[in-house]
Amino acid sequence: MPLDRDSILKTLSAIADPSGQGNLVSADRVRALSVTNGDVRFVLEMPVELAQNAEPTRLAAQNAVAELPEAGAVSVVLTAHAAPGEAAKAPPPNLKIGRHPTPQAGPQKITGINRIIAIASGKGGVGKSTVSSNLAIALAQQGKRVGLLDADVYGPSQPRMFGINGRPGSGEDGKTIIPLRAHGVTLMSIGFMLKEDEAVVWRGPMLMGALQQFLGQVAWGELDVLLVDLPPGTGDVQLTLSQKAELTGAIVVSTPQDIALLDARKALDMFRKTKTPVLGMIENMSTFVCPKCGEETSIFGHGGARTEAEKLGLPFLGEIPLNIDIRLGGDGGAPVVASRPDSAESKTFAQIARRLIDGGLV
Ligand SMILES: Nc1ncnc2c1ncn2[C@@H]1O[C@H](COP(=O)(O)OP(=O)(O)OP(=O)(O)O)[C@@H](O)[C@H]1O
Repeated sequence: MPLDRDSILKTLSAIADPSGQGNLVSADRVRALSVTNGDVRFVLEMPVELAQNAEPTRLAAQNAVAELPEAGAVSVVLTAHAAPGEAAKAPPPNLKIGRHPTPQAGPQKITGINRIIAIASGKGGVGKSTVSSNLAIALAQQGKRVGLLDADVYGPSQPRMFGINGRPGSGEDGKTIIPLRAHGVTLMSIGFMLKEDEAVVWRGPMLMGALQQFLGQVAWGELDVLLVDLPPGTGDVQLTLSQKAELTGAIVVSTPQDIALLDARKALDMFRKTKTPVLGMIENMSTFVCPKCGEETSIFGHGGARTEAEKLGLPFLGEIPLNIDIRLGGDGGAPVVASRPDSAESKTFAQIARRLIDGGLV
């Protein structure tokens, strides 16, 4: 039998589910299965109470797939959810997302959340969501209690990046939104409230209302840091966030080429105007190391963000390479930091997380 999705699922259907009922496939535990040139990755998604003791099951699944003919590297990641199953059964929060904002005196601290850091970019597609998800997981791996708010209302990508398609539940009051959890991160995204492929066409006030609800009505719990993945550019959401919440600061992600840096400058200017401290810049898609010959190529140039940061007297937090595992991980539901924590690219994210912790910013 060739190594493909079906043969892998057939193998996994022979492994008992830790609930004691059925197998991994019949219990619907397998997520984000990808097969590339024989390399196999997938996520096993379990409710928290099962995930705690599911390491032997994860190992059994990994070994069984690795034994299939033609199998290359096999990576299986276990994620524990604050019961998406339960959340799906619970009534949805009784609130209209995108209502008009309620008046508020000024930026407020959110109970239980120590710090709020916005992740921004001047331009779309530079990898802001990729950086946000991997950085959130890297901070969690280093012992921090981390939340991630996907405030990219126009193109929420964190549900895909974290491999979650559950729906948040509501608290007993019918107002509180119970966030989801994956890879050690507490997660909320407008994407959880929309149907797939549903576009958001909200005007300014509705966007502001939605953001205010996400900040105020989500039961984030006690967090060392909440990362906010902003939409690209300099619009209403950015402005609202700085008006509604006491931000610790912002991190600007840019690719190295001039045109991206030009836009990054606009984002930096916006933060200056809203008096939000810029904690530093990250250069994404910095260099490409050929996996076959090891040669390093600077596809979009290299070092532009570092130079820009130095020019503006801002900390430069690190550079992330352009790497196929980063793309496959993010687009496949298990960011590289979770699926290949020992890889060189995961270490670059871990270093940035360490730098933020050592600098007392998280
Ligand atoms: N360092 C990287 N190496 C390889 N692929 C990457 C890297 N960073 C991001 N990507 C890929 O580039 C695409 C865009 O990334 P991402 O969605 O994170 O960007 P964004 O800036 O958040 O975009 P948007 O403007 O839609 O919010 C995705 O397919 C992602 O997997």
